[in-house]
Amino acid sequence: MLEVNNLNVSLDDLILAKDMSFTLEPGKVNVIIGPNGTGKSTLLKTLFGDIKANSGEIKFSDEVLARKQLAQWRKQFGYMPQDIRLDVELSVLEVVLLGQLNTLGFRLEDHVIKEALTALDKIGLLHLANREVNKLSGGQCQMILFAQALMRKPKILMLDEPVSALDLHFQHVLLDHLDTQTKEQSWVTLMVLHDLNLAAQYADNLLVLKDGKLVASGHPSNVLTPQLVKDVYNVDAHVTKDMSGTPFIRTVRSKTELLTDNHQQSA
Ligand SMILES: Nc1ncnc2c1ncn2[C@@H]1O[C@H](COP(=O)(O)OP(=O)(O)OP(=O)(O)O)[C@@H](O)[C@H]1O
Repeated sequence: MLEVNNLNVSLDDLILAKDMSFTLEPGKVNVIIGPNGTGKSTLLKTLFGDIKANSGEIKFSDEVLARKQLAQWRKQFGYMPQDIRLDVELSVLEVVLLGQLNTLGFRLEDHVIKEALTALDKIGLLHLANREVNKLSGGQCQMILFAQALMRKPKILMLDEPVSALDLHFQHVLLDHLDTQTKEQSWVTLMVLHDLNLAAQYADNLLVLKDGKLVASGHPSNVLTPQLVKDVYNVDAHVTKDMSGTPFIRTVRSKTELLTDNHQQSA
């Protein structure tokens, strides 16, 4: 279990985490949502030990994040950052293999290469194995970084907007795979998403951030209400539920709808 107690983080004059407390259980997909600039990436970086908290405690399996054992702490993580540029002269296979950098020896064992190829196969990108990564599209780079994060076999997997460059098909390939692996391997998974409907479909637990504060958390069917969408994003929305109880959020373009209505009336 990853536990955060009374976390406070500020950078320059900005308060990016204010007395934040939550726990993340293994085998659950946790999704952070919230407006731009509200501190989502900062929270991930703080959990990873990249940004130092002003106060508070971060614990995993009773071990507390301490600056002096940072390298050990980070070994437990797979971290897929927001920046997906891969400007290196390496093949796709080599980049995926880098996910196991901690364990790779001078000679590559056959089973490690096979594992990397299987990881690519599972996400439908085996045909790219020998391509140079600096010649790939943005979406292809994002999928390759995902395969790399999986190769680490993390205890805690953090993904910062992992589907931002993906088409509809690959959004679901990535998120379905992530969901299955999280449950099978009992990972603590924490990812940032902007798409509320994807968050509703895939989150076991939602964390809603606004202005550095955790303003709501829990199962999407309890958390995602029109009032929350209005309070957090200042956008009007209708929320319905499908047969399985998963919320569906339809935002309202009030000005556009008004203009269309007026146009129809005067036509
Ligand atoms: N190292 C830093 N020093 C100072 N300010 C920073 C630093 N890193 C981020 N910030 C600022 O902190 C705020 C929150 O940034 P962060 O990247 O955490 O937001 P976010 O919620 O992930 O946003 P987005 O949805 O746009 O990706 C922003 O105003 C950003 O400019």
